[in-house]
Amino acid sequence: MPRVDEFGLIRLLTGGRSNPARVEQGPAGTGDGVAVGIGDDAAVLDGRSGFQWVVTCDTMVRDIHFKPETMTYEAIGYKAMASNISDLAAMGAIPRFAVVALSVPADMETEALRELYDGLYACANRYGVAVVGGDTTSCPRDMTVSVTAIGEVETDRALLRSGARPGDTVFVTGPLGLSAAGLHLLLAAGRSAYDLAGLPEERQRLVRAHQFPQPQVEAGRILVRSGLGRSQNDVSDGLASEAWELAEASGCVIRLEETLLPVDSALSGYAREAGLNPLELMLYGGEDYRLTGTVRGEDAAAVQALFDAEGLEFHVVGHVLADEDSATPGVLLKRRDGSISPLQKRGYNHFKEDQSADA
Ligand SMILES: Nc1ncnc2c1ncn2[C@@H]1O[C@H](COP(=O)(O)OP(=O)(O)O)[C@@H](O)[C@H]1O
Ligand SMILES: Cc1ncc(C[n+]2csc(CCOP(=O)(O)OP(=O)(O)O)c2C)c(N)n1
Ligand SMILES: [Mg+2]
Ligand SMILES: [Mg+2]
Ligand SMILES: [Mg+2]
Repeated sequence: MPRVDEFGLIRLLTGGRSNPARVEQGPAGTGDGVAVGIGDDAAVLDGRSGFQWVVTCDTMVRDIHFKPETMTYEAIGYKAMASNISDLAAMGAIPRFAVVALSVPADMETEALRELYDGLYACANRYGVAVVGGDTTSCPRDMTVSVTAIGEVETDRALLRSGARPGDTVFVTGPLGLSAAGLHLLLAAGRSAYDLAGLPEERQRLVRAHQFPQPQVEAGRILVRSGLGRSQNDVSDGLASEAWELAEASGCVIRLEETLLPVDSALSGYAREAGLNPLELMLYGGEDYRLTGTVRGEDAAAVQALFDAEGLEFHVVGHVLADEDSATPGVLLKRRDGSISPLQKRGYNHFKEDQSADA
């Protein structure tokens, strides 16, 4: 039971926080853009001329997005913020502000909520996001946390799902499948999310990928600033699902190549031991919060150099087929043996029965 009332709880969770450090300062005098923050009926935010707002919302629900054995409270808070920042990164936006809606059962400990907020603010501060408000309610059973994030992007420069064209190169900004493997490890081993010290480093990396994903804001900004990004999506439901969204929004056919997918040694090691198919985890696992998208084929080397210069990952994983091969939008996979087959439109889907990555 929270031992303070609603208003006490809000003060407890948000008071005394140092937040945020801006990532990219605007023109002289824009400050952090918060004219009115927490404490009034709504926040008042300054807009910058030459920019458009980018707004997104994602929710986390017990047993769907986390279980006590898979996530600490700190991790739940961190990931709730990170999944939203990832959607801003997918648009090529600069994250700026967030509001947080929390519904808490009466028997939930205040200390757990404080840990959740520690994680939430840790992620917000890391990406320069000011938490400017929210809402707090009681609820009959399981806690939910919902974040609405606001970013900004130079006018008409947002990276859309619909911008892929024939001849484009398809990229991902890092290895995939680690989060799904981390989830499998936590569920299968019955390993408590609170007791990881004994795990080998590679296993800890899988668990960290699941609990503390790192949204790829800098990657999105490189693609906007250079003007070389053509289309983009973030990988929340799995690469196959996100590639399908790009293909359908753009009206094109994407061909991914198995041998080009970046494979992390922690993933292949765990998959081997646990009897899982690493390709299934990479394509259908989800919650990677890496970016996938396209650039013009002739720009791929230049983009690679820009990413290399920043020490960021950029992996070519396929291309968009020529117009004459694109009657119906879709995604193909060229397998290791050279065969090419349609890739199932499968991934995490809230209202479908079978969600297992290794099905
Ligand atoms: N309840 C809702 N009301 C209005 N729009 C929604 C709702 N749920 C999702 N959307 C919109 O549908 C689109 C797809 O949502 P989603 O698949 O959750 O995207 P993502 O995977 O990037 O989070 C987004 O534009 C999102 O804003
Ligand atoms: C206990 C547990 N079971 C399964 C999963 C896997 N999982 C839950 S939601 C999800 C997809 C991403 O969440 P969603 O709400 O669809 O985010 P969005 O696509 O809107 O960003 C995945 C892979 C998990 N994280 N925890
Ligand atoms: Mg969503
Ligand atoms: Mg998204
Ligand atoms: Mg989803």
